[in-house]
Amino acid sequence: MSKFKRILLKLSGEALAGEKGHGIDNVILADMASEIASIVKQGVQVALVIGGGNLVRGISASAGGMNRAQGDAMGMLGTVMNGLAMQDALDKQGIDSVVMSAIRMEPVCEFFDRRRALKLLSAGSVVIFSAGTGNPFFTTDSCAALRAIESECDVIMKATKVDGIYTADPVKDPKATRFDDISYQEVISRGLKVMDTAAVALCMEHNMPIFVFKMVKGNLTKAAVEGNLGTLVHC
Ligand SMILES: Nc1ncnc2c1ncn2[C@@H]1O[C@H](COP(=O)(O)OP(=O)(O)O)[C@@H](O)[C@H]1O
Ligand SMILES: O=c1ccn([C@@H]2O[C@H](COP(=O)(O)OP(=O)(O)O)[C@@H](O)[C@H]2O)c(=O)[nH]1
Repeated sequence: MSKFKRILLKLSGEALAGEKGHGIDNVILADMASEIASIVKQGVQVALVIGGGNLVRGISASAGGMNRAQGDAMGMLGTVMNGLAMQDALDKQGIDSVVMSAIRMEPVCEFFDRRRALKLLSAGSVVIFSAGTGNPFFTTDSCAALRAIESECDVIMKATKVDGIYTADPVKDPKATRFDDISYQEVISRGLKVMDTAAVALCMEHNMPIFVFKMVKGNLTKAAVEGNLGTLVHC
């Protein structure tokens, strides 16, 4: 019996790129889809938000001289491409999934519909929420917070490159120490950068717990089924 009934899994776009650092690595994609399939088969309902950092980041595009909102629109479209790639990989695992986009683009995928998403999740389909919030100047972490609350998930699982939240960025500060759990308020007041402040604030307001853990083989099952991995952010 899994600890959670319904989770929102947030995967970073960069994680899909693997060693190449850009684009989509098909082996990694298949591995992730197989892990998702495994937790679905254990009865966990899965909502999925995938970032787009492997394709376009609005902030990087604007650093290169592009209008930020224009770059963000491209970033959001990148998340749809990642969502479609994941849907294909889930098809190969025999797992039913639906891609919803916050920006209309039928027939490529469905337009976001909260009530339909709830029905699909209850029926055991994976629902992939793409195109972020549909607005520039937001991130897919904010999309994850928003969709987790709307689709009545028990928890957000943020799978990332580090194995939890530290006192400072562990990639830059080797002396940083890891929290087993931490309050939303402390993440915000200490300015810990593992998830953006808007997303943490929204989760705080709606009491949506967040697990931050490292995306390596086996960890998703540990996080989603056993619920004891990485750092837990709660009230
Ligand atoms: N206090 C911190 N604890 C953990 N990670 C941190 C912290 N501050 C910054 N980071 C960095 O945040 C990154 C994860 O955030 P983000 O770039 O949003 O990830 P993703 O691209 O996986 O969504 C980690 O790879 C880590 O290097
Ligand atoms: O609601 C949103 C979500 C995403 N984005 C754009 O999409 C890009 C990819 O998302 P993100 O950086 O969150 O991806 P990740 O870091 O998780 O791969 C961002 O840089 C933004 O340009 C946006 O404009 N609005």
